[in-house]
Amino acid sequence: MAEVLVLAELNPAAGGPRKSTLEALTAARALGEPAAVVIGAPGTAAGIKDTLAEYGAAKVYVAESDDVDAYLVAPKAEVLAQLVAERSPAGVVIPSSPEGKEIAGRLAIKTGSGFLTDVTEIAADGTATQVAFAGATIVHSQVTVGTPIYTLRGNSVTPEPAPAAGTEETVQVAVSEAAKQTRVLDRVVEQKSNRPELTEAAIVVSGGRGVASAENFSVIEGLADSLGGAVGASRAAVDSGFYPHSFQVGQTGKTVSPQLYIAVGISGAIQHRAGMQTSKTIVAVNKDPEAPIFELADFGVVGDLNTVVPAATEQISARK
Ligand SMILES: Cc1cc2nc3c(=O)[nH]c(=O)nc-3n(C[C@H](O)[C@H](O)[C@H](O)COP(=O)(O)OP(=O)(O)OC[C@H]3O[C@@H](n4cnc5c(N)ncnc54)[C@H](O)[C@@H]3O)c2cc1C
Repeated sequence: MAEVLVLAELNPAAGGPRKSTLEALTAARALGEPAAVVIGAPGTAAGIKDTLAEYGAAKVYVAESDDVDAYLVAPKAEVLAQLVAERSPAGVVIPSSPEGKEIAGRLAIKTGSGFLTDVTEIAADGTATQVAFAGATIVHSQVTVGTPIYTLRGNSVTPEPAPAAGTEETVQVAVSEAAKQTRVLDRVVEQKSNRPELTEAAIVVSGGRGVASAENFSVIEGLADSLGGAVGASRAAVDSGFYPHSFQVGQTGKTVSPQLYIAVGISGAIQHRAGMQTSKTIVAVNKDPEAPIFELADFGVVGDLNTVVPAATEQISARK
């Protein structure tokens, strides 16, 4: 069976592969036999190899060197290009993070290949599914030149274990001078709450302009915490200073696709929908029965969020 390279993304805080990597290994299985590629400082692969094998990596290519760790993005694209030339894989699957998309773009140039971003599914014949135009159109595309390169949108595939050999193979890393133009000077681990990461969370509770103030976002946080979910916000809410911009969901914010998305005091503008409409179940709380979000919602509550949300939080907490 043809090999499919899957770039592993690491979670330094948790010391393992990101969920996005397990999703990419799962999606890659449709195309061929996944081979994970770990690129990082010496010692990176040791702690994650077993998990990669558990999720289907027949092989684990280990490209460890201080050089790949010391320079931004370009060395990773070089290592992948080297592997593509040596192994002629059926495809390359990379998580759709900002870094992943940049690596994919560089890899496409280096290998003269076509690439498809933010795909939600890959079929056995290489056809990829993408959601375009703020979610209004589903596109099916195939790469016709070179080795197909895909970046996989987070949460579009459920990671499924499929134990494989995970045979380790060392890759000799020779980073060119051209790839050493942006040196990493420092890494600062972002202080995070105990809540799950927004794009990876199974439950997201988002607040909009209807929340009315930064202080009142505690109502949203309370519901999210009672459900073990992440907090999101509409652009109107972040532009009003109610919540930080990094939590914005939508066309110009983050794309989420959780099992459950609760939109509170959010009208449901097309640009907001673009970032959440592939959520499996959508619940809306809005005092306006005509709010467009209700067209999308599986379950809607018409009412004042200041009454509905604390009551829901109380009931959920009582039942835990
Ligand atoms: C190029 C471009 C990109 C954009 N990108 C994004 C994006 O990434 N994400 C995004 O979200 N938006 C984006 N927008 C903005 C988008 O068009 C909307 O303006 C925005 O989503 C509205 O946010 P909102 O629903 O919170 O506010 P509003 O549209 O003002 O809706 C507030 C809702 O709260 C309800 N409400 C008020 N008080 C209460 C209460 N007490 N209880 C219950 N309900 C209440 C109201 O009935 C109303 O439906 C973008 C716009 C443009 C032009």
